[in-house]
Amino acid sequence: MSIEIRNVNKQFGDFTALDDVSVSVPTGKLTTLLGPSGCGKTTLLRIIAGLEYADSGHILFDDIDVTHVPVQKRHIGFMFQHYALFRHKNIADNVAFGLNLLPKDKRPSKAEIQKRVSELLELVQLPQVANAYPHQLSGGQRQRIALARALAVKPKLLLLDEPFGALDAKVRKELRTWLKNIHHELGITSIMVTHDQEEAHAVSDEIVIMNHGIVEQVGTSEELLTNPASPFVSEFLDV
Ligand SMILES: Nc1ncnc2c1ncn2[C@@H]1O[C@H](COP(=O)(O)OP(=O)(O)OP(=O)(O)O)[C@@H](O)[C@H]1O
Repeated sequence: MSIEIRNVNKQFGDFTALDDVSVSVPTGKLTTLLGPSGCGKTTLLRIIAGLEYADSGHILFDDIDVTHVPVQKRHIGFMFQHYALFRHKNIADNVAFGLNLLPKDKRPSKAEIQKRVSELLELVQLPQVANAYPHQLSGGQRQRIALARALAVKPKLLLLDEPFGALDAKVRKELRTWLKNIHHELGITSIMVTHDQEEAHAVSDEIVIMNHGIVEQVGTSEELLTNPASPFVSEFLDV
């Protein structure tokens, strides 16, 4: 699914969080929003999700205007740093959460849900933990389960907000390679927020550099590093 962000503006009181932001996110790619703290990355991601609404401008999914469509109807998978696993549910029930929430006519049978959970646990390379509880897993394993949960409802768009933010540097590095591989295998259009440049360069097909609510430049890691479009980009990327 392609995503088009057209002339999006967002104010919080007198503060301009997004100033006429336009970005195209190509189908099947992993696009990263990168920029210093407070530049508007999370606000933009939340507007794409439908968790927040723009003051003006449009969001299009596959050329369909979803600007006013609520989050539940956008068919998005979420992997957010602060959207933790449910502590009192076992791993299988955590992964099945979105499926169990579906309206009756769309919900798979119990057996189908069980099968899907097994497939997802295989995909994230944790087939043995179905009956465990979140506290029995490491931080990195929990984030892999969070991705399985996000993928359960077969989303057409995956949104990741600092997905590895709470992990130590070594695990972060392992998981970014893992994420890149899974993304290539599945080819789901994905948008990730990070302030970690190394992470952005390592996993992204495209990077959107933001600063004070505006988009400074969009390009591949190589394009940005070899041809920074503004003094901000060259200073920010240190090139
Ligand atoms: N609900 C809100 N009410 C008031 N101000 C807000 C609100 N949400 C965000 N802001 C402000 O908008 C600006 C952009 O916030 P946003 O979270 O989008 O930045 P960010 O680039 O994701 O930063 P970080 O990397 O620190 O998370 C910040 O200055 C923030 O304080």
